[in-house]
Amino acid sequence: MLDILLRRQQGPFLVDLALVAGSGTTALFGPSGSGKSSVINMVAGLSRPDSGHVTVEGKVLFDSSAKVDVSPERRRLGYVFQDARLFPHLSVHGNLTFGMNRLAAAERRIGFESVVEVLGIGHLLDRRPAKLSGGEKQRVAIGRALLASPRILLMDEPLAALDSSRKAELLPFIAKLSRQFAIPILYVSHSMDEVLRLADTLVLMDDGKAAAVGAVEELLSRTDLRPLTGRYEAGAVVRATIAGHDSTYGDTMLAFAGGVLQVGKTDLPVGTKVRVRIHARDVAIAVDPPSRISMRNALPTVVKSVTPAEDWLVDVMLECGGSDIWAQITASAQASLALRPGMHVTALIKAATITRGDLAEQ
Ligand SMILES: Nc1ncnc2c1ncn2[C@@H]1O[C@H](COP(=O)(O)OP(=O)(O)OP(=O)(O)O)[C@@H](O)[C@H]1O
Repeated sequence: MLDILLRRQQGPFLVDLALVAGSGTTALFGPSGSGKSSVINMVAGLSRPDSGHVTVEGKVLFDSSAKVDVSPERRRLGYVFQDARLFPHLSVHGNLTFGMNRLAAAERRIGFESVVEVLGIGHLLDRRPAKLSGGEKQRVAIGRALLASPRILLMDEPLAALDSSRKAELLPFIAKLSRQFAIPILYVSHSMDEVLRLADTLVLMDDGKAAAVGAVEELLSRTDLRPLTGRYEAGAVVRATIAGHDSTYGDTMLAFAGGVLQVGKTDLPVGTKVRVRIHARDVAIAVDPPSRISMRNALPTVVKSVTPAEDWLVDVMLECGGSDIWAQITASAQASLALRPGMHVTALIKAATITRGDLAEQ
């Protein structure tokens, strides 16, 4: 568990954050300058809060009232930055074991073999960093941090310097870490796609404060938080299970409380529990059930609320077997459909709009 209370005045900028998060990955998400790195630096002990406390898994690392301030090197934290910062003169093996060799044997909680296996870097052990791709370097940097058996892994935009295919390659590795090694992760990002895939707890940062803290599916599905989560990113997140893959066309079927959702092809095995994001901009509404349409998903729903959003948009919340589905329609569409709470309507979703990046394994 992570228990953080931080207050620090940095020139005109005030960081004032209270956060309690369970195990797993906690993501700090927010625009540039909202204070994400300031928080990470205070947890790491690289800058000192004016007041507050930092407790990780029961260990007090900082407490202004009790005058506790553990030095950064004694906090036993793993830190992964945007750039891998590997030691150029050491092989991958040398980099990986660097922190590990400095630990007393009794403090080594994480085994070399398991880290190498999870990160898929067994074939790179003899290479120097100069001969690694950006994604491989980051995997080694993560491995090095893990092998120092940290109390918590701090990851500050670890994918920001990588292109989108390397990001996609690395995401599944990071997604496994927290659970596999039972280490909490504090993850800074301004990519909602990463947050969706990785975070158990989401902290929406705004002007030095936590504007909202909660489960990803809860916060992303809240229309009032859209100024912070972003109009483009807005959408409901529902829990589902991979029910099957179409043997002829390859589409993946997801079973969720509201029925079956057909989505783009994925490689996830049947039975995998996922959360799936359905972008509000990809949901259309039909008052009369349509026939002969290309959209694969036509779900019976009931209108819960209709709320004018900014500009020319209207948010429509639909209830579908206990799950919420959020549709964003134009004001002119609302003018012609006259949707109101209680109406039975069909939610239409193209299978092709839900891809692997919208599914997070649970
Ligand atoms: N040591 C410092 N002294 C004074 N002001 C600082 C210091 N460090 C950061 N700031 C200010 O605090 C604010 C928050 O910066 P911070 O780097 O934490 O934001 P961020 O959300 O991580 O941004 P980005 O996504 O761009 O990295 C900024 O206005 C920054 O100028």
